[in-house]
Order: sequence, then structure tokens, then C-alpha cells
Amino acid sequence: MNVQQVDLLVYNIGNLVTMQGHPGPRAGEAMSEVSHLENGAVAIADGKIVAAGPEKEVRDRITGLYVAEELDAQGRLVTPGLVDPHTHLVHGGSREHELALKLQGVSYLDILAQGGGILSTVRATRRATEEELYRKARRSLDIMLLYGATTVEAKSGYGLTLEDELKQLRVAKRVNETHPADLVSTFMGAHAVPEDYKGRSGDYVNLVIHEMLPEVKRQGLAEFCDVFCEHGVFTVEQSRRILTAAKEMGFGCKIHADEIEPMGGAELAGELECISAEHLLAATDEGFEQMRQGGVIAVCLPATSFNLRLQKHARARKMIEMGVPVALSTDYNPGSSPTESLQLVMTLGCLNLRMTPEEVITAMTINAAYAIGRGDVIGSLEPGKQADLVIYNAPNLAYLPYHFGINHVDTVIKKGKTVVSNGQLVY
Ligand SMILES: N=CN[C@@H](CCC(=O)O)C(=O)O
Ligand SMILES: [Zn+2]
Repeated sequence: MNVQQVDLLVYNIGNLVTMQGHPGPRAGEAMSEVSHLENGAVAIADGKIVAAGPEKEVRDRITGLYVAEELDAQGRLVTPGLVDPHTHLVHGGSREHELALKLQGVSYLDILAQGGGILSTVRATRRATEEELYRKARRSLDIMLLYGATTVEAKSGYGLTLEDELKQLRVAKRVNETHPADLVSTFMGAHAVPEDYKGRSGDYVNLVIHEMLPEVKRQGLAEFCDVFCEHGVFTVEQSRRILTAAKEMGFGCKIHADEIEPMGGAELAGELECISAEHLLAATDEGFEQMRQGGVIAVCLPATSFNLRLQKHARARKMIEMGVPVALSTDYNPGSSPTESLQLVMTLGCLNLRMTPEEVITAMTINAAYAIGRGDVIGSLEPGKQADLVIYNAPNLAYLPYHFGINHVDTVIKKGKTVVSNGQLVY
């Protein structure tokens, strides 16, 4: 990168995790190949990284250039901005009333079958005005940013009519345009079968394919299409139809697969070469193999299995061993995972999925970036990439999942601008 001046030099970084390495999602042992540089620095110009590495090398690289601002990282940990590749950010209402049901042992799918769960959020989202949805989504995105997320995927799927789906997607667009964090939009009209289509899911699938997808495409409101492939929701065949149609229209494909029952969702993700498959708690080895062959990234959501009190977790170790790239996400939503904190997910990734801190940071940076089609611009601190980075009140990577339940973020830099300082929003 040829630049006239350096806008910001972050120096005296005690532990710099750049995630530099080969392009592409990381799988197998490459998920652990994370260098911990002592005495690091990052030079930034025009919102992009000029150099990131040992401080001496970075200073040599920018010799002779005017440096507009220097920021002393005080010997602390710096990573690329975290990427949250799976959220249901825009929604109305909340579902704390489900806690009592959950404690009585009523399952997630039973609550949904009784017209609660996702369908109760659908009612609240339809009732809410765009302004209300906008303010609520912004508040959550602020929290995500405070916890280190600089890019976030956001799904629709609480409208389930053409107009209400478009409403959610318009809100996501407005939030993206007015908030420093970047949002990547996914259309998920096939999140549940709406109540007025009960027993007629085929008709609803037709509506998604023939009316919703083309209109979302026409208005350019989403990059990806996602389907909840699960018993009592959408079958593998229905999911195949929706995703095939979406692919033909130019959407990237994602799938909520094998969350509760082994349905063959992972296999379908491989067959359709989806960019990612999500949840995967019940996915089979055969499913993992097809995902590997299809180049699908596994997005694991350990806060969801924790919050649903599920006895099993996604088999991240097996996927890593089999060569499937793993990403991690909050799955922020008002039902199965009401948390914006990727740092909580770090702890659950380590303790429940048995991933190492190195694998966890790979899963929340470069692999998460590839899971939303942004691997060439974010996810690592490399010359030419967007200058998104986080300074933590922590000495090293393992400290983040180890000291759990609190926010370690001190500073967030987004596209070269400081947007969180001293743990407070400053944008
Ligand atoms: N599993 C399906 N969808 C969401 C939950 C949505 C909700 O419960 O409101 C998920 O990814 O966990
Ligand atoms: Zn989800």
C-alpha cells in the first residue's frame, strides 16, 4: 500500500494477534496457527492497514511518513475486530416468559409448535414500527461493538409476510448506513411456517420462492438466503427448493442445519455448496464430510446450546479434525440466545466445544469473515485490509475465555477510527 501519511499508529502492543496467513478459511491444524507477537504495532491510513507486525518492522516500513496520531496500547492484547456471522439482530419484543417454561422442561420445538417461540417474536415484530425496530437493533449493535464485534451478519425471519420481511431488511439497511459497525444482511423468510399457513407449509415455501426472494433481490436488500431446516419447520426437500431458487437468483446460501434432529441438513449444505451451515449439533460424520467437500464453513453457536440447556454440543473437535473450517457466533436472538457477547461465546467455545483460545479467535475473525463473504476485506490485520481492531484489558488471548462473564474490551477501532475508548462508545 502506497500512502502519503499514517493516520494512526497503534504501538506498544504486548501481544499482537494478526491472523496473517494464507488466504481462505482455515481448517484443521491451520486453525491453531496463530502467532502471538510481542512488541507489536499497527499502522493505519485511509481506514486500511498499512503494516501490522513487530513494532520495529512497522516503524521501519513507515519511516519518513508523517504520523498524525499515535496510540499507546500499554502492553496489552490486540486482535482483529471480531466478526459475528450469525445473528437475528432486528426483532421486536423479548421472550423472558419462556424461561419458566424451559425450567419446567418444555422443549424449544414444543414452545414453537404451541405458537410461541419464533412465532411470538413474529407477532411482536409485525406490531413494531420501523423506528422502534431500528432503535432496538441499534442498541444491540452498540453492545456488540462494545464487546468487540466490528462486523455482524443480520437475518430477517420474524416478518414471514413479504411486507414484514422487507420491513426487517430495510431496518437492517438503515442500521448499517448509520452505525459504525458493518452489517451483512440475510433473508430468512423460511425461519418458521407462519400461523396462517399451518398445515400448508408447501404453499408458504411457494410464497418464499416466487414472491419474497425475487422482491428482496429486486430491492437489493440481502446478500444471503437462510432456511431453518428442522423437524416441524422446513423439510430437507423444502430447504433444497428454497436454497436452489435463491442460488439461481444470485444469493449466497446458508442453512440452520441439524440443530436438534439429524435431518440431513449438513449433507444438503455440502450438496448445494452453501457458504455456511449453522448449529450442527446433531450433524453426522457423513454430513461433515459432505460439508468439507462442498467448502462449507460450520458456524457453531455454543451460547444457544447453553441457553437451551441442551445436553449435547456441536462436535467442533470432530469437524476441525475432519478439515471443516469452524466459525463461532452469538446467534443473538430473543429466544434461543439472548446475548450480544462474543466474549461469552469464547468461553463456551473453549469449555463446551473444547476449542483452544487460538481456534476460538480464528473462528471469530478470519473464518467468521469468510462465512459472510468478507474474508478478503476483514478478519485479519494485513496490509490493504480494513483497519478494524480491538485493544483488550488483557495480557494474552487465553485470558479472554478464562476470565469469563465480563467485558475485556478497552478500545475498538473501526475503519481506522476509534469508536470505543476506555470501554465507552465514542463515535
Ligand atoms: N433455530 C432457529 N432460529 C434461531 C432462534 C430464533 C428464535 O428462537 O427466535 C436460532 O438460530 O437459534
Ligand atoms: Zn439462527
